[in-house]
Amino acid sequence: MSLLRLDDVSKSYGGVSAIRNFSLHVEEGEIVGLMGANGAGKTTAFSLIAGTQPVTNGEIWFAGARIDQMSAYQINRLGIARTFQIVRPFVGLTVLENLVVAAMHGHQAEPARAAAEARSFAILQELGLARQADHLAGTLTLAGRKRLEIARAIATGPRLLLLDEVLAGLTATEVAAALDMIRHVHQRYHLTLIVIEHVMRALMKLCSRIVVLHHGEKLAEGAPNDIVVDQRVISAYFGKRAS
Ligand SMILES: Nc1ncnc2c1ncn2[C@@H]1O[C@H](COP(=O)(O)OP(=O)(O)OP(=O)(O)O)[C@@H](O)[C@H]1O
Repeated sequence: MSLLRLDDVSKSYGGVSAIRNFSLHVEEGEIVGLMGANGAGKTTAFSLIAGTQPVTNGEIWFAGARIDQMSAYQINRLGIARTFQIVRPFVGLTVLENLVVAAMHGHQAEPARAAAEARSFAILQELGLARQADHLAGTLTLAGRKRLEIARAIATGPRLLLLDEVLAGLTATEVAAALDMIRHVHQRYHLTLIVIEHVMRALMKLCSRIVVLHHGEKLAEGAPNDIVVDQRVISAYFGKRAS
């Protein structure tokens, strides 16, 4: 049984059709890349899975439960966490406090503050943020804030983690370090990942499978080496983007 399944999912915002008849299966432990040009519907797909937007049509199943009628809070408790393209930590809290808030919620909610703090600090160590634990989140660099965003999502104890452009705006060195960190947490926390990314080379290195959205529909799906030579993908995606 797939960990996540989208069956014929569609989403309209008023008159705007953002996703049309999108079906997707994700197996436990996979790293799946989701790519497509601006406005293709990638972030909307995450919002539907995480429950921050309701589906217009179709069904979403996670770990055997139908989740498309659930609230974002219920879905997070079941074990799905996401990051946001625009990172939004609590800037007035320390890095550690940001994680403690997350660790007290979610799939593996830890109500006792001391235990939440211990788990949070361990996650900061795994992600290379322990030295900044007492710094205010607002003082971190962009790369640090992106790392904190991932750490906060992990602190909720997810089985499925949705990463929305966590490499955007990073330097080549920072991208390489972030890729190592993502591979590490994938193993360390036994995660299943869906990764939205414009940096094709990064997706190639990270994912076993890539799904391409185009104008809200699935255009192609397959192994990274097949996707980069797929003529439909080349003309629909690379043809329109210089990067
Ligand atoms: N809250 C919203 N209200 C109305 N329209 C929306 C909303 N969110 C997204 N859209 C529209 O839905 C379509 C898909 O947008 P979405 O943000 O999902 O694409 P994307 O592939 O994530 O793009 P990007 O790479 O630019 O983030 C676009 O036409 C967008 O303008």
